[in-house]
Amino acid sequence: MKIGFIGCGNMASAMIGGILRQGIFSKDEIIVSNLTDEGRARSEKTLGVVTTLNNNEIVRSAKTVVLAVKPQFYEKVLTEVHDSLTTEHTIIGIAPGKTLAWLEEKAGLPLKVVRFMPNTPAQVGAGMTAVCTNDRVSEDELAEILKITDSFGCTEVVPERLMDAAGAVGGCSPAYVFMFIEAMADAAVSQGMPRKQAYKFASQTVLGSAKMVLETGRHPGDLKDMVCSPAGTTIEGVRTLEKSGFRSAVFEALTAAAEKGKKL
Ligand SMILES: NC(=O)C1=CN([C@@H]2O[C@H](COP(=O)(O)OP(=O)(O)OC[C@H]3O[C@@H](n4cnc5c(N)ncnc54)[C@H](OP(=O)(O)O)[C@@H]3O)[C@@H](O)[C@H]2O)C=CC1
Ligand SMILES: O=C(O)[C@@H]1CCC=N1
Repeated sequence: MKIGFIGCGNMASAMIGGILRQGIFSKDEIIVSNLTDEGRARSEKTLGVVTTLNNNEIVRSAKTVVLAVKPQFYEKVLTEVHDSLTTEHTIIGIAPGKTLAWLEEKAGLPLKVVRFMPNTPAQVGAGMTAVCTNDRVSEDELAEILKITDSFGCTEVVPERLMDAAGAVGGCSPAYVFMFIEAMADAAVSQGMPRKQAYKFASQTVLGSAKMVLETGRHPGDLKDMVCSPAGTTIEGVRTLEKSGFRSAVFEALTAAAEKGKKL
């Protein structure tokens, strides 16, 4: 086995989809665990990887282990697998708030520790993942780890102090963008557009706008001004959004998410 996932739900499945699509590891090189028989059956059916309900089997089978359970179960899982861990293992935490120092302390061994902050667009190979490591991870080992995150989208190596910010602007923000898309589509529907068509317009417009930021290198405000014709329609919407505190609402939402990550 090349990699094991303790927990195989939304996030692990999205990452594994990218790993398999890019051929980083084959299905028989990936082992995952679930808590329930139903979850295990789902993992087997949807991913075709090796599955188990035994977390120690994950650690005994793979030297790279991703902790893909919810944060509140991290301590229980690390306690459960403590005796199977060795200093040859690399553990990868993907939960907000579970720091490198905390992970090493709970693992109880001086081993290689990595943190990912991925997001669900990894499922379609368009993820944005923040990565940080403890100082036991060599440059060559980091290069191998980045092949994993690059397989499901873009990666940025950041200092650990930015992981809560990355959690907000990367990990959490797909939810906020989905809310934006939903609201855009509702407005189009209110103007008479069929809902399915409204979702297509809203989703492609968000995708295209994001591509313009990423590929033109122009400031988002400059790109916004390009759309706002004098005395036109767009600027009326800008006025309404500013009046409704749109930017402040987004700012406060991401700040709340980042601050919650610091408390987990
Ligand atoms: N969802 C997201 O967008 C992101 C999530 N994350 C982080 O990823 C982690 C997982 O989140 P997510 O995938 O959304 O959660 P899910 O609830 O979708 O998946 C959790 C998985 O953990 C399994 N599980 C629970 N307890 C155990 C256990 N004791 N042993 C083995 N497996 C267990 C569950 O099994 P079963 O299937 O049987 O119930 C399930 O497969 C969290 O720490 C989250 O903070 C990080 C970035 C983004
Ligand atoms: O909501 C959460 O806690 C997880 C981490 C980032 C996205 N989802």
